[in-house]
Amino acid sequence: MNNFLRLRRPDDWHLHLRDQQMLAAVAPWSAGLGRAIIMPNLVPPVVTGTHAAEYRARILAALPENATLRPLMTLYLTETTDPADVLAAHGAGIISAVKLYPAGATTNSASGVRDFDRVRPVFEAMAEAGIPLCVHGEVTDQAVDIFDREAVFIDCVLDPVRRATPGLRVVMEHVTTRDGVDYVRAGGDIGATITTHHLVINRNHILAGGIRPHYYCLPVAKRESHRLALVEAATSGDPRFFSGTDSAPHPDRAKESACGCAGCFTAPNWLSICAHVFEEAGALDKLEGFTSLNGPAFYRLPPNEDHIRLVRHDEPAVFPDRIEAGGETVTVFDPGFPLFWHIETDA
Ligand SMILES: NC(=O)N[C@@H](CC(=O)O)C(=O)O
Ligand SMILES: [Zn+2]
Ligand SMILES: [Zn+2]
Repeated sequence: MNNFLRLRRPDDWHLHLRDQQMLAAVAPWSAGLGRAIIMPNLVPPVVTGTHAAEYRARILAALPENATLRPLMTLYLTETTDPADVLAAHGAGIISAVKLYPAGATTNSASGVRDFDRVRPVFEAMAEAGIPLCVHGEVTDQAVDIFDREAVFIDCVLDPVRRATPGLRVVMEHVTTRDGVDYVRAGGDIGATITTHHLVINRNHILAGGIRPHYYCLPVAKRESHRLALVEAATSGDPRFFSGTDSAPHPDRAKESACGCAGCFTAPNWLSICAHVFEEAGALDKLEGFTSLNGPAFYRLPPNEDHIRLVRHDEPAVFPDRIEAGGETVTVFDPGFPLFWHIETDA
């Protein structure tokens, strides 16, 4: 049995680091990554190049001295985003992508897009400059069942936008359905991130035998057949699929509530979980592609030069059940099985 793996240092192509005390608490858990695409859904959101540069400085200040993480910043697309500001921020190397939240789709998305025609000039400028558009792919129409919102988004929003804007490079973030996987495989300038938690939970984890708010995230986990499609895509070696943890910390108080908010905090244990999933699938040889090669290839960046080591021990790795953040606690995602893959530093 394979009990040792050397990987190019992994990146995270979808990460929420938040701000202030939460940033201080969670940043160290992602400090050992190579790069991370930092989500802009702060309150207020990161909408201009200036905001992104300031946020980047706050992240760097929150990281420990020996951190390897280089934050790659994004702008939050609004209906008043100026294409010239996007181009300038990208040209100056401040941002790597723009994030589309349909208004109301997820945590802190109220300033997102309602009328997609109004952002057409931004999409056109991005297509021309090759700037990736990271998409939270769910419709917000109350008439659409929450388990169908990704599939409907593909047909009613994403496909029309891509047809209207040839050359627009799209990342379907946190893809959760077989429909999403199939759509990405159908081709063009499109890739997808897959989260760690969607590789291991289905909707039963949230709803069967009691409601479990720490498994609630958006897009919500779907039925088992969709989870299996995600595992197949992630472990297939197809370069269009890469790791984006969507690690999204919230205070326990906000999740364990009559109206609990969406997001799973996976930064501490995501890589051990991924190794477990790939091992179960007999695909440990594809893990490096998923965590360290496919993402940079999509973003047209070189892979990280240095390496980490994953070692399979007989004793499970120990992660905290929860961490402390500014007087609150944040529960760490529980995969529901022991994690034998331990992450070791430089190899
Ligand atoms: N995924 C989530 O459930 N939550 C994310 C937002 C997002 O990525 O949609 C968050 O910011 O909390
Ligand atoms: Zn999202
Ligand atoms: Zn997210």
